[in-house]
Amino acid sequence: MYKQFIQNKMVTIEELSFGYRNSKNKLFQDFSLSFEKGKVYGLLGKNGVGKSTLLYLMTGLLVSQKGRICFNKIDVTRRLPITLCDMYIVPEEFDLPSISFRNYVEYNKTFYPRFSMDDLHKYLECFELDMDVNLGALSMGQKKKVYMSFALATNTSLLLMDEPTNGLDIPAKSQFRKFIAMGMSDDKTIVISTHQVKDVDNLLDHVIILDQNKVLLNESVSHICQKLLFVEISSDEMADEALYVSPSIQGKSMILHNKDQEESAINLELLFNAILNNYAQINQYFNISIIK
Ligand SMILES: Nc1ncnc2c1ncn2[C@@H]1O[C@H](COP(=O)(O)OP(=O)(O)OP(=O)(O)O)[C@@H](O)[C@H]1O
Repeated sequence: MYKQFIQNKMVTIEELSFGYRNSKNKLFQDFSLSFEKGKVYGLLGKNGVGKSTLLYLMTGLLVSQKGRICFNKIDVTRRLPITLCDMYIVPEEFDLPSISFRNYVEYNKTFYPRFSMDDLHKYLECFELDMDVNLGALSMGQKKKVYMSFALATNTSLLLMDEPTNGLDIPAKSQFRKFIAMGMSDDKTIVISTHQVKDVDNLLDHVIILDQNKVLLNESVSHICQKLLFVEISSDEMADEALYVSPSIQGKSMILHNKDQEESAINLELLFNAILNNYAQINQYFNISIIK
């Protein structure tokens, strides 16, 4: 059982300490976390808590002052080809060369042994795009779609995405969910850092909420929904029992203890606000896995 637990860990972050050179405060201090195979993770947190920094540290593009990050048991800071060909990061903002997408794919696919042209066509189709585009002539949203399609088609075991739905049009938000579902498999791990929680809430298997150097929540969506019930109510009914209440267009959004194991969909925005504002009330249901 323990062996299985260790084997499932794709990325392990152990006692990490990191601060930017020009900042006197450490962003992470003795910080530990791990990511398992076969899961889509949502990485949430307020502006500036270090979500993007953590993604860069996980790729070895930033190097910690203390501690270690391993990908499949290899220290990521070694930047070994075996590691680099099996992970991909889609940053929030990026530049692409003004060349045809076909050429871009030809030049870059050789670095990724599991790259699939069939998958790339499938993902482009999902975003209603094709290969015959010049990267220099695309809008930012279109660039994001082709870049994400290439990233997923590399079939790396680890895919890190920073605010992937920022700048996408309304149809592309649901296309994005379909796109991730199509490209996900048991041997991949996808980490999505986002504030656009409505774009991803029925896509995630696991939620991590970061605060200053702390993991406030580190739980599977199924476990969250087993413990908590997310409801919309137009009256004051059940307000006394609620762990957290927030006004909504329908009346009130509430989180209740899921006493009767009812099925409900997660409301990430409500959960996020509840965790930040009412940590102890929610925490009582997740004592075991919350790391302070
Ligand atoms: N290159 C840098 N040099 C110095 N400080 C930086 C640098 N990049 C980020 N920071 C600082 O590190 C902190 C964390 O930044 P980061 O971008 O990782 O946060 P984030 O959680 O992704 O934020 P957001 O949600 O706003 O994107 C912020 O205070 C930011 O100002």
